[in-house]
Amino acid sequence: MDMIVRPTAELKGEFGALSSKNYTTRYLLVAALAEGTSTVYYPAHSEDSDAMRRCIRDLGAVLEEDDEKIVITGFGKKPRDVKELNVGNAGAVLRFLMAIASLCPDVTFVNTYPDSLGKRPHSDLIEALQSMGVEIEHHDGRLPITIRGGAPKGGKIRVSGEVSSQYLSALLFLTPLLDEDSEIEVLGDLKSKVVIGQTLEVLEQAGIRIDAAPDYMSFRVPGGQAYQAKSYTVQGDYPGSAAILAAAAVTKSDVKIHRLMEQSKQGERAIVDVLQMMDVPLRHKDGTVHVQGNGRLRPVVFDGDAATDAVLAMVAAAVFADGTSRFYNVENLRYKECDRITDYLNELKKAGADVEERQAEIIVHGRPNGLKGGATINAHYDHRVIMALTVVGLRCREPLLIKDAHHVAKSYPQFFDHLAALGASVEWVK
Ligand SMILES: O=C(O)C1=C[C@@H](OP(=O)(O)O)[C@@H](O)[C@H](O)C1
Ligand SMILES: C=C(OP(=O)(O)O)C(=O)O
Repeated sequence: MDMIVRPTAELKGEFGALSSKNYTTRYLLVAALAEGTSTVYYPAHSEDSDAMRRCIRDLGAVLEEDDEKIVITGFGKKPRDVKELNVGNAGAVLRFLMAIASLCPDVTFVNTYPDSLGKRPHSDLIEALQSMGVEIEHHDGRLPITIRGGAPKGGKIRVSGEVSSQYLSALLFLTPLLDEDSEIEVLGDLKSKVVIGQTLEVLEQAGIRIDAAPDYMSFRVPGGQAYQAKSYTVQGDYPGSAAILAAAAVTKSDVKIHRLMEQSKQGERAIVDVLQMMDVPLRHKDGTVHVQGNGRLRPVVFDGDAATDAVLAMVAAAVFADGTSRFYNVENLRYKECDRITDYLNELKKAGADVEERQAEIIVHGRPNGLKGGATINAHYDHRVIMALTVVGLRCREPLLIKDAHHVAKSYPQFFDHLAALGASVEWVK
């Protein structure tokens, strides 16, 4: 399905933020790894969270759902001997479950998105698991991947953090269940470091003890631990909300999003600070972000690694700033659903934006008078490209046609409904 985004001058309204993708995947996982019955309130409903749901069920968890919660009876450290798992296009779900699958004798992760997740690298995690005695068949570090585990060993484990934090998170979920204690050392720079804070927060809530160095570069994990069955409540999602906030920033607006905690460990919370640095009229109080945009934005310089899943939305806002913005330290955007530097900037250029790339940096020469638009956009299977180009389309002179915009459902199926309710001119076409 394709989406036409037409010029929209004003946005107005309010709603509750969607539920966090990262917390949903983590709570579902720790509930599955517990032996009793846990409850996850307000889980996200999206393709990625559905992928985690489907796979933990395949691995032996029992799930019952209603409108507000999922009740999960876990399999503890004994997942069912499943032969095949399908994670869809969900990177974090794949990496977390590759580690857990090493408790199984023989599991194959199939390749259902050859042009997206199928191209993403997993070698750093594969090497770490191999060093723990797990046999792994793979295609140059990519899907399909077969894991032959059973009894992975703890001890000294090294993992690179250069490409993704998800490899380290995966090992942090697995190692408490092993018989031996583990010492995990992170090699190289750790990208998306803030996300490890979310993993540790959830592990602690699940009753797991981990001794983390303050810089998150080394960890001592006692073995022989058990995940406790608990109740969890999923907070609002900053990465998805960032796109709506960016849309409000580039238009004349009066938009409120509720359920966005000031104290969240989500790095993408920085969308609020970045928009404030850009002089966007905005308040954040009692879990509500209120933007009263006037369309005027100042340029910004920002370390994007702190807020990896909100950078594309920030860039979309910077496209209309009155000067040059820089988003640096963002190389790992190249290893996401698409190359979020080269592929994304190519689409922005089609819409008329003036943008430049470096290996680890996005440079945006703002055009405060708007863009010409009138282009057909390739979504590259990437929900965040779709959302960011939609923000840009609101302030183009001619409509944008975003091909295959249904991939927005990877994280935020209600994105276009939420925008339409605010008054955006968006229309699905076959
Ligand atoms: O651990 C997680 O849930 C995630 C970690 C981040 O990935 P990287 O660590 O690869 O940057 C983020 O982009 C992704 O959406 C979710
Ligand atoms: C990169 C993302 O997800 P994942 O790595 O889990 O596929 C994302 O949600 O933007």
